[in-house]
Amino acid sequence: MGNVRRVPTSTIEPPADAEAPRRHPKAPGPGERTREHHSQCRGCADVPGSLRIRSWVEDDGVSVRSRFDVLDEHQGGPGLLHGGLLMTAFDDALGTAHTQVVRAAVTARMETDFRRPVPVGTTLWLRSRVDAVVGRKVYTSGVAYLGELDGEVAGTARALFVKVGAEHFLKHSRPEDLEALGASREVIEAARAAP
Ligand SMILES: CCCCCCCC/C=C\CCCCCCCC(=O)SCCNC(=O)CCNC(=O)[C@H](O)C(C)(C)COP(=O)(O)OP(=O)(O)OC[C@H]1O[C@@H](n2cnc3c(N)ncnc32)[C@H](O)[C@@H]1OP(=O)(O)O
Repeated sequence: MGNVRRVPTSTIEPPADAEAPRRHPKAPGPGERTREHHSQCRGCADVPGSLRIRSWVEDDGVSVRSRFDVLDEHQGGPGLLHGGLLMTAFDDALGTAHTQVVRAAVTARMETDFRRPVPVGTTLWLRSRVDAVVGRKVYTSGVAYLGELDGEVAGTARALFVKVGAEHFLKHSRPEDLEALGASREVIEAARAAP
């Protein structure tokens, strides 16, 4: 391990004096289904390989509840959910909660506690919320329950998302995916030429 450089990590504890988050005026309202991140998202879009997570807005307009049906294709250990896919579920659900408050943000850091094994055939219910927004930083947390909302806790997670603009995707996404979203070659090339 001698040649592995240690990368410093920083805290994702939200500051105690941060203001309570407010629902973005264009976000769906209480009880409504949330929008998928985009049409090819493997967390929430209805495409092959997706976890097909579905989310609804809670009464406070900011938190979301999400449903994830654990299938054979999600196994890690025999008949049990793969831990990385529980993290994917949290990333998607927490990343849906943040869309209630801010336009676009990407996961910078996530921590997950795995409390109980999750058998294939289980429906996992997740509750996710934005705890605070400070500048570009969006602090989120969530809980995954076995079988029913507020049932036995399968895992918990916290994540820091960082707000980004369209240029994040114009710079980093594949050009063909951006063109499918309506961006022109010129706009993509200009974003990539910018410092
Ligand atoms: C035609 C246009 C089309 C547009 C279409 C749009 C469609 C949009 C649809 C949907 C979008 C959402 C999809 C969600 C899907 C589920 C979530 C995912 O899977 S996201 C993918 C995984 N995540 C990444 O790929 C991020 C990779 N990382 C980065 O790109 C950068 O590192 C980034 C943006 C996170 C930060 O980089 P910086 O250069 O912009 O900013 P810096 O200054 O480094 O950080 C800002 C603040 O955050 C803290 N920070 C950053 N990383 C941190 C970390 N790991 N831990 C703690 N703090 C961190 C820093 O310390 C700084 O804090 P201080 O302002 O100084 O207080």
